Amino acid sequence: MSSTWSLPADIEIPVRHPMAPEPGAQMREHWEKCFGCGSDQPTGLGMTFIAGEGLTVEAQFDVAHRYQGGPGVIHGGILSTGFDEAMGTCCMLLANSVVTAHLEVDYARPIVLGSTLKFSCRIDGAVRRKVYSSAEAYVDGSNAPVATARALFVQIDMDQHFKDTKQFIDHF
Ligand SMILES: CCCCCCCC(=O)SCCNC(=O)CCNC(=O)[C@H](O)C(C)(C)COP(=O)(O)OP(=O)(O)OC[C@H]1O[C@@H](n2cnc3c(N)ncnc32)[C@H](O)[C@@H]1OP(=O)(O)O
Repeated sequence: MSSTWSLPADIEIPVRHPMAPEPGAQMREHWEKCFGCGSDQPTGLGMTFIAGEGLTVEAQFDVAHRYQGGPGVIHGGILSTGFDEAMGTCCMLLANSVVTAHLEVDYARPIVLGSTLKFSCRIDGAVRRKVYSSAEAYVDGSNAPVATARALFVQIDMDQHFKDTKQFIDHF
């Protein structure tokens, strides 16, 4: 796997929010209609998340047959979505609202339908509103990652960011 991704020189390690879930605790969905995590999104991934130590999160979902890309294997965009959701949820350890500004994925191995895909995510640091994250994905029985990812999330003001799409919001 290869990447030209590099972290900025002025990066700082942010502080985990004191109200963040304890290590080992389940983290909540960020929105019930979300394709990645929402419990009110029947076609979604239904991802689940466990807070780790420090600025880390473990996440997973089952690779259902409807996520097929090539014969018998996951669609690459679905894997990318899994990374996006898992790393975005990791940023919730800072108790700020974020959106994805940049996401890159290296796909190392095909992922067979029926697998449970697991993600190990971390916050690498922050600069102003920018939060940098990286992650690896694994399937059961494999110690080597099947894919890796790096992403930049940017903290937003929710009211401002969603001001033109408020009609879709029941509640947050
Ligand atoms: C909540 C947890 C779970 C979430 C999981 C799912 C997350 C998602 O999928 S979100 C949906 C997909 N993402 C989006 O729709 C975002 C669309 N983009 C935007 O709205 C805007 O471009 C946004 C908010 C990212 C940045 O805009 P804005 O608020 O005006 O800030 P802006 O000043 O442009 O950028 C802030 C900083 O980020 C940097 N930045 C912004 N975009 C990028 C980029 N693509 N690459 C590198 N740097 C970037 C800027 O250079 C700036 O850096 P600095 O502080 O050094 O000047």
